[in-house]
Amino acid sequence: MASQASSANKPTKKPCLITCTGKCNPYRIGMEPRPCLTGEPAWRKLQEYFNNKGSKFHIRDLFEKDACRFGRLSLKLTTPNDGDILIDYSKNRIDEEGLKLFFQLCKDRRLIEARQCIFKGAKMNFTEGRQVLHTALRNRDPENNPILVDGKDCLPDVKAVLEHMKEFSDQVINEEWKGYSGKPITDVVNIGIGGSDLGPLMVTEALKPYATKLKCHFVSNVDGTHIAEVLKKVDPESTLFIIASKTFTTQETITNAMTAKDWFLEKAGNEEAIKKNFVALSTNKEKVTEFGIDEANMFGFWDWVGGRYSLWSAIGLSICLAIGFKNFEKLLDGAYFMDQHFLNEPLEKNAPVILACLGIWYSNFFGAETHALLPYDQYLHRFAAYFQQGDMESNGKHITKAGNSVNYHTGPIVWGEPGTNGQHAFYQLIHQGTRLIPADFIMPVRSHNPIGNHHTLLLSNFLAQTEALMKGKTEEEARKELEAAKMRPDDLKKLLPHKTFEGNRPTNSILVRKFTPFTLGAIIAMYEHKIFVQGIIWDINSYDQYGVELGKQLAKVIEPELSNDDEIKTHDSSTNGLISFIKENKLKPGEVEGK
Ligand SMILES: O=P(O)(O)OC[C@H]1O[C@H](O)[C@H](O)[C@@H](O)[C@@H]1O
Repeated sequence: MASQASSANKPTKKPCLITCTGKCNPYRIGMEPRPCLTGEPAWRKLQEYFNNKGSKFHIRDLFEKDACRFGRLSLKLTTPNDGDILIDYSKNRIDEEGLKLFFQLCKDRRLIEARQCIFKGAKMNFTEGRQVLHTALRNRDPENNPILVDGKDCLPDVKAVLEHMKEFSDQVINEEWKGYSGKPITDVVNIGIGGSDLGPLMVTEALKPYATKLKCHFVSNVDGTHIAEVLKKVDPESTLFIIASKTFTTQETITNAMTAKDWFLEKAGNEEAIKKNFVALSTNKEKVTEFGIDEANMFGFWDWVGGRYSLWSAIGLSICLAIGFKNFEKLLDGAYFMDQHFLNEPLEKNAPVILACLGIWYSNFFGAETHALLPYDQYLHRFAAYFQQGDMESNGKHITKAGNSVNYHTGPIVWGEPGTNGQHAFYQLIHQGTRLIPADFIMPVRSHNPIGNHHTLLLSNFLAQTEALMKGKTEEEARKELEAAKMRPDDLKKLLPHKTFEGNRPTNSILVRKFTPFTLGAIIAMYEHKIFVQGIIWDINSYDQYGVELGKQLAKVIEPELSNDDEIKTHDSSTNGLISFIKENKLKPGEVEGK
């Protein structure tokens, strides 16, 4: 096994390949327009390799031919205190020849330079003219690694916000921070959506074993039901509302925040009380103060933090409150550990690079449409939902950096549920359906709840599934089983095709000793970098999200149309018809609804 010991505290210093001032032109440093991806010599070689070899592989045969396959196609990353992280990518339809072609492709796409650039502050988000510096938020070696934003090191500002988060979360947890009536805080309600919700929600769920005594609630949906149900559970005197919004203009969040404020003021009486029970996480000071939140209670961040990469920023305040600041710092340490791994390890031993290449292998050569994330850990039940935004909002693009339409597929559909629930729901299709669904199985060796033999059962299921998906069951094996069960030959003949499994379903197995703040931070960062690598190869901007805009714009037009009595004829006949139906059926003024 390719084992390598990296230390979060002592990153390997490698000479910087490029000098980057933070004003890099993405077209020039590591990002200049490449020939179209499918015209790259390495891509053509990959296509040839696919036609002649790759498409014909059965993973079972690859293992039969090579007893050391696992040893060579797996990585062990040794963390300072939290055990090893194992990434087993041997159960894939590829051999070292194919991987080598991929590493050449990465080099040709100037990934090595691009990875330096992003860490140093190049404006990788070139459509918005922004740097992409979520890695700066977890830089644990700030003295030696200044990162320039507009010519100024941004790390002291990052540190100042972290100190504010520490001070505040300590005070709330230690009951020194009181609500407006003098009662300590018992409940925290995070109001945000997208990146201002999914990350904190996923992490607070994943790290529940580290929970403080504060109860954390999350409100995201503009459906009034979401906030109504949360408000039923909390008391205004002892509830802290966190309004989390990078822009502080997101309709859903501001609507929910206004509802929370009205509900709160009904009990609290005066606006002064807001100072004690509302804080804001945002880049928009003006809007925060306009809303009525004291500037002193605002935790800032910057436009160089993308929403879906923001859990490491002030947006992580709910995480600090939920698990304590020390544990939040460990989450950052874990991410930093993975950052150093990604930045310094050669492509051949680089977990995010390898996972990215494998994803492209299946998306672009085998035509896989989706990628499943299957955590065998109940605490990680929001992991796939989190990376749905992380991956699909980042790489759901079809225009290259030079402004052309791609002639290949980009980001896959990401989905998943925790094991073993998925096994009893959708695994049938993965095993015997017509589609190829590459999957990552994510598993802790140790459980936070070692009750009876639960965890051994969970582990055996994880192992059995990845083995079964890979091996399948040949006709001969199925026949033997049916014969042993004394099935009549006629019945056997009929049943045999149904009992045969082709196998050859690719999986990665990602194991940690235990899900701690550190290992979770490392795994999240690993997927973030995987997304970056794929964006570089596909030649797209992984850091804007213009696609989200159109629906928002149209909703603004439709909202007033729903509130008047006019017949609406301005849309297509379907939208007009739907609006008419809603108007006919909505509650009329003065009408009272029964249950
Ligand atoms: O944090 P906010 O500014 O409220 O934005 C919340 C979300 O809004 C949009 O949906 C964006 O596409 C997301 O990337 C963002 O996370």
